[in-house]
Amino acid sequence: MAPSVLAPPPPGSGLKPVPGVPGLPYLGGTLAAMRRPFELARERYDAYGAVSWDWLLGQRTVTVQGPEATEAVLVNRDKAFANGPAWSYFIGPFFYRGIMLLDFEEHLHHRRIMQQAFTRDRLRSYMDAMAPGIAAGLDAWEPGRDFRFYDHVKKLTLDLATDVFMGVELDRAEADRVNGAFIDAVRAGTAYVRAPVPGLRWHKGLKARKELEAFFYRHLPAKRRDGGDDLFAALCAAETDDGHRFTDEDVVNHMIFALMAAHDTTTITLTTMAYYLAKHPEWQERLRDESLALGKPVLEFADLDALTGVDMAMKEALRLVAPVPALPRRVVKDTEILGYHVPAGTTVVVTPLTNHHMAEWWPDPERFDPERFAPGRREDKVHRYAWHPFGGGAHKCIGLHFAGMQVKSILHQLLLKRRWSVPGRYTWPLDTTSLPSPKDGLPVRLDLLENR
Ligand code: HEM
Repeated sequence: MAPSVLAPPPPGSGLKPVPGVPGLPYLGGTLAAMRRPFELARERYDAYGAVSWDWLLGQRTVTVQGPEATEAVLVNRDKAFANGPAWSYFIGPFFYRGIMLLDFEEHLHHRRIMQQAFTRDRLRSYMDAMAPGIAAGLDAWEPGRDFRFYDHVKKLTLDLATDVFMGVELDRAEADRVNGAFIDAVRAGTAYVRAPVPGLRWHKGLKARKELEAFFYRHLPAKRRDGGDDLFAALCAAETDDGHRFTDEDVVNHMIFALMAAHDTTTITLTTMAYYLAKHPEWQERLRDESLALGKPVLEFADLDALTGVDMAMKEALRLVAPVPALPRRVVKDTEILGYHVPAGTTVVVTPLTNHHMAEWWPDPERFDPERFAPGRREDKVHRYAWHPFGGGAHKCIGLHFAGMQVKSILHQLLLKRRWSVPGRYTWPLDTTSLPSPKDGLPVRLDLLENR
């Protein structure tokens, strides 16, 4: 198909038009982007460079590639790129007024308050609170030959969320109901039929949102009154130095959003680590030795920096499979990216998943090589935005330290309790049509660890 430009730049502006191959209206490159994102990204970059356009999910979409273009969009100096209208298209009805969907002044206002729920002291108490749940969850992992790692870790992180995020005593039936509603709300974002047809995903998502709201509103008065070590209590209590606090409605919206933001992302990170540590048993042993050397069954806040191998392996997993594969933005006023004219109304997408595989910035990018993050090498330092699994700029993940804490706490206990492996020729079938996950649930052989 012939190349075409997105829009002619204003005369005399000196800007270039964004090139691309739009493909079929509405659909464009959507299917290819979902099914073979890495190959497509490479082809586009080779043909058009860092900034190109096509139709994606019914919208004229500019995809930016590489650290320079990524930085321009995420840093957003000109305030030309908005989150709300872009993300709302996918998850708006279910994650209504979550902080990631707010913009500019209003976003900053909420972010300042929310920051109070992620201070060092708060993080320390979340970490202490999650340790017993991790131990109980992992002890229930039965050794066997067809242990679906992804499915089990997803359940574990969801159960932990009930403890550490909500801090509400629930019987099993109620916990399952809340978790089920939450799963429906998340799934709805990837519905093909984007209308409330009873029985289909979108409809279930709307119903789930109502249930989650009712749940949090029911528990809110007690949280405000009694406080606690959980995120729910922290959001209720959060207050800036100049006295700004969240309303009840804000707390409920932010809780529902934070659950979503934390759950799949941490699950994917742990699953990717498990996959590569099974493929590279020498690394699994190295991390196990590190955990054994610590001499503690449970990781404590002060130990976080001690597990340097786990830290490098986590960074490498986040590089190889960025849990949030694409970050959409809506252009709210005419702007430019690296000298290309991008008119208001365009959708722009930053692509952590594929950027992290660009050979221009990452030597031997498909290789699992945690040492690339070792002090002597630090390949991520080649550019501030070469490695950006947590995004950047005003919306940079507020939970990134929380995520590190949770992933390391789980992995430390897991390394001490279990060993896992996959057959030498196994390659996981990674599904990239939504958030990345293994189509087969990552079947591993799970063994109890003999005492050493
Ligand atoms: C490895 C795990 C995680 C990854 C890879 C990740 C990734 C991201 C990314 C890429 C963004 C930016 C989205 C954008 O710019 O459009 C983001 C935002 C956010 N994340 Fe995370 N996240 C993780 C874990 C968590 C956890 C554990 C929490 C909560 C405890 C959390 C809470 C949030 C929130 C509230 C935002 C919105 C921030 C804002 O808009 O100001 N995330 N995350």
